[in-house]
Amino acid sequence: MAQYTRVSGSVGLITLQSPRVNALSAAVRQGIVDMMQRALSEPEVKSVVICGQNGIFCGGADIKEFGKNMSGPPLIPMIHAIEAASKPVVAAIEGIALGGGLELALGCHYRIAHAKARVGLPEVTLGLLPAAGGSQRLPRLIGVPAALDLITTGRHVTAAEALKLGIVDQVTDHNTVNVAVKFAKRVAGQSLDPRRISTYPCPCPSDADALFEKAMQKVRRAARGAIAPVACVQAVRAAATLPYNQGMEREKELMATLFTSGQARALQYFFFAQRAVGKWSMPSGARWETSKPRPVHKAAVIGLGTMGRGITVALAQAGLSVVAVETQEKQLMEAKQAISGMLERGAKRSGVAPALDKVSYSHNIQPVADVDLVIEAVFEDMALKKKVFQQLSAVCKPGTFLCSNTSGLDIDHLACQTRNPELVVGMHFFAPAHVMKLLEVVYGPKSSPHAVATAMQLGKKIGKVSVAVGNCRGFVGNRMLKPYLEQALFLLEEGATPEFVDQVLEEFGFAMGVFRVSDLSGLDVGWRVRMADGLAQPDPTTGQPVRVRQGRRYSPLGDLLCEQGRFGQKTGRGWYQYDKPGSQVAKPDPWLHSFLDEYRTRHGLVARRIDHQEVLERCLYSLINEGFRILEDGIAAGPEDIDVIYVFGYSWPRHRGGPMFYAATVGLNKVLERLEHYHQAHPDVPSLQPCRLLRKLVAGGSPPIHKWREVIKKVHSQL
Ligand SMILES: CCCCCCCCCCCCC[C@H](O)CC(=O)SCCNC(=O)CCNC(=O)[C@H](O)C(C)(C)COP(=O)(O)OP(=O)(O)OC[C@H]1O[C@@H](n2cnc3c(N)ncnc32)[C@H](O)[C@@H]1OP(=O)(O)O
Repeated sequence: MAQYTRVSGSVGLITLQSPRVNALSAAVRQGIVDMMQRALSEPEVKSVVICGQNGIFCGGADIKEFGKNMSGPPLIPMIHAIEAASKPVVAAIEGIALGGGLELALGCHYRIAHAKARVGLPEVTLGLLPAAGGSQRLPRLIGVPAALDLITTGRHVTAAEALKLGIVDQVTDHNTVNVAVKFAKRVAGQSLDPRRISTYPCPCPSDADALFEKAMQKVRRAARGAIAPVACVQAVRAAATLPYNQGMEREKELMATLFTSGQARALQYFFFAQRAVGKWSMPSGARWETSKPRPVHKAAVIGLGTMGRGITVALAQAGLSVVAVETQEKQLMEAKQAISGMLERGAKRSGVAPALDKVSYSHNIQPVADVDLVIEAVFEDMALKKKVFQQLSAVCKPGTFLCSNTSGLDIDHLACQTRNPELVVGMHFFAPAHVMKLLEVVYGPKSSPHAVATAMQLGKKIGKVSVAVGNCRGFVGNRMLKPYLEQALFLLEEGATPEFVDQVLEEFGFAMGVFRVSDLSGLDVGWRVRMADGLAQPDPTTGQPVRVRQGRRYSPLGDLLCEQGRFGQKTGRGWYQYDKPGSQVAKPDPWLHSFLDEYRTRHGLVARRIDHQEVLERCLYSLINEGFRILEDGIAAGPEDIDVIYVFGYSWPRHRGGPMFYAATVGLNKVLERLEHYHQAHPDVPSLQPCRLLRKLVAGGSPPIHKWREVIKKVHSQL
């Protein structure tokens, strides 16, 4: 909807009204068309201002309308009519002008922005391009290089940067609508020809071909198979090389391809999935709307290894006071230096003062007595963590939340060490903790909804995408990773090489294949866990590593590499070889290939040709199957939680929506059929056995992903 009022005698004020971000729904577009007609037909009205209600100009096209039958006036002619209007139209930009919202503003003759406003063309993040003239007007207004940057990255710019780039004409600290109304009165009657951006020639540098070539290479490298960034470069190229009308034709053509693509569907699903995870629920029925978070002003971090340092930085950068505790004096000094360096570099990048004074350091636990929340980040060892929790419970003031940064240990065991187990939750950060967006907030059977709400709110405050998950070995992310890693090792046993498996996964869109990631994070990490679990020891009777553990197929390949001191990048050898320890350039290693040959011979395995399809299906479908088990067990509330965890924490390609969305895209019946096929071939691998929920969904006709929660609810109620 849009509201019309006449203000200051001669200005027609059109206010977009569509909570929460004034998206350009059919009703809003109809409102704009009608109100523009009214303003143009009223002789008293000499100029027009367009603004949005509640301090938000416009969040762009209404994404919820995509994929449905679109009704109402189309956007492009609406914006053309505004640009062609005989009276000046001023956009009063408060809050945001994004996507179609900025395109609407670019159709106006003038743009006034509030100092706190942000503008941008983020369509690329939804698998689209700015297709209401944005790809043609923006380069004409600010030049090709700047437009390429904004359109291919989708980044939002501040009002100050927008002014510098020439996107807006004026920035104000005052009431933007009042300033725009005064401005509109002043320009009434002036010629509008120089203000119609579509008539501008596109300022194009002399080396345009080289510029576009470079831009194309850059987006292809970064896009990992995403098609929208490539189309964005093509659209801007059209602006630079074609007259406006032909450029618009090209924009439309490119958009038609993107609009119906699977990638656009995946990215738009993911947009809403990110918002859905904030609306968390627990099996007990506790929910985000009814669970009040408690304020956290002061926090403590216990243990200043890599994770503890990153967490301290993340907290301090968000403005919290942090007590950073490390009992080893030398480690404390090193951590202090490292944390200060990280804070200084971060501050330099964002142009603010470093939050050095937010952190106080201590080599004993006493100063945590008055904090509101503690994050324990000591070594991943249950006995050590238990001890820390006992100490914390004795020292902290009543009501302090006690959180563990564990990547998979049982939260309940830690909660049992404390006087108030309801105040204990897991906060699983991902390394580097001050950079990675994901946070798994893990609730145990005793965690209170307040504790979950507080950890979720803290996550948001420090800029994380937080997902509430239940307590189980590995939580959601690492639990699903286990069958994926296992399949990758089995594939090596059966004839594949690490570089082939990685190539297939990287072509799928992962930033790095499983073996490269393993080399990067260190093979010894998993080895230590397997040793603690009694898996990595050789068979005591023969001294040979066995390929069966606890009655299931097991691959000792990773253990054997660790026994050779091949821990990955840090030792210069792992699944690949490196020029020197710490180097990041992975090269295939002939030693490893001979090692695999010998291993196969020793175990009577005959190498066979393994194709792309088998690598993808076995690695991904076993991971997806575990995802369905997680849903069945109630560890994640819905498929969105899993997908958000995988995209933000495990570099699952966003344009494929996440593993559960991918399963829906492939077709649940196909996933089921292939799992059955592989399980028949490998009956000693339980993770390939299709789980009950997957079978149930297929039996129910494979409902669309947004209906899965209903099926899950039914499964839970039958238990
Ligand atoms: C053969 C076929 C040929 C087809 C050719 C078809 C041509 C069609 C012509 C199309 C013309 C293209 C027009 C244009 O170029 C395309 C676009 O504009 S795409 C949209 C671009 N905009 C965005 O990407 C902005 C998305 N939103 C955000 O980034 C953020 O929401 C925000 C605006 C920065 C605000 O952030 P927050 O304050 O944190 O709030 P939330 O994110 O939680 O959002 C609040 C609430 O609003 C919902 N919402 C936000 N944006 C939109 C939107 N654009 N449409 C619909 N809904 C939106 C969000 O989901 C939240 O909802 P809630 O969870 O509370 O229900």
